[in-house]
Amino acid sequence: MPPKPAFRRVLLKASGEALMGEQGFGIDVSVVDRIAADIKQARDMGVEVGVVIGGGNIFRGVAVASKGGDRVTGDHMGMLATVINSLALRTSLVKIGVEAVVLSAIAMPELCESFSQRQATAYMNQGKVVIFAGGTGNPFFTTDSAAALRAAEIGADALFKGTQVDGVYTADPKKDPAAKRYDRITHQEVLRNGLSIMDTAAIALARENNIPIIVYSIHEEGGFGAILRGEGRCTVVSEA
Ligand SMILES: Nc1ncnc2c1ncn2[C@@H]1O[C@H](COP(=O)(O)OP(=O)(O)O)[C@@H](O)[C@H]1O
Ligand SMILES: O=c1ccn([C@@H]2O[C@H](COP(=O)(O)OP(=O)(O)O)[C@@H](O)[C@H]2O)c(=O)[nH]1
Repeated sequence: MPPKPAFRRVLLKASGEALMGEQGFGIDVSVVDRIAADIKQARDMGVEVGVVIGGGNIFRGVAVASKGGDRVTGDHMGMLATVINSLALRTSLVKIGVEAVVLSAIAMPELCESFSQRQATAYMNQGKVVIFAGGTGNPFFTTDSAAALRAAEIGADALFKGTQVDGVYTADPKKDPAAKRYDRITHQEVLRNGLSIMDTAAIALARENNIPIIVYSIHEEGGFGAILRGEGRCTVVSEA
């Protein structure tokens, strides 16, 4: 018998930027297929999975604001980008036989269902992968905050941040090659030391709700499943 995973229900925050692969923009379907395969592995282990995807491969609101444009409209465009990515992930999951639904924070009934906590929980109890699209539905937020929010709403045991780097470092490892990776760190230390692996609102929300954050590289094939088995490379952010 394979070892029983330590988690019953998790929320995966998948980097939007990662979805573009080597292309520099948009969606590389082979990357989405690989992330879907990683999620299938988790489902095959009996772990219930909710997913929030970013939109940075397509659009970020700050890009508009930095050029003097309207931030709120820019953020609306960013949230729409997350819907595009969510639909792509659903397609990849369904293709490999994983039941998946998209619930959007912004109503667009022709494309997908609208989010409600009740419906999300019902689908998760049925074993479906629930993809939360549209971020929080509000401008001035990020999909990291959406991930912390949805993790709290669905009662997730952990928030997995699948990102460009394999953990939390003493400084941004892309800028400081001497930065050292933590195996474990507390939410409070991440906030106090200004370690910008996630926005502070997301970390604070996870901390208040006692949700551990597990930071790992989304580029590592099978990395999600490996961590669920207690084997993979990551940083665990938790109070205990
Ligand atoms: N202390 C740190 N430890 C790890 N990564 C950090 C740190 N500070 C900044 N970063 C940067 O944060 C990035 C991940 O955050 P973000 O840009 O929000 O990615 P995502 O596309 O997953 O949303 C990493 O690629 C890394 O370069
Ligand atoms: O609750 C939210 C979530 C996202 N966004 C917008 O959507 C963009 C894409 O999300 P994010 O930058 O978090 O994606 P990622 O970094 O994961 O690719 C953001 O820049 C914001 O403009 C927003 O306005 N509210």
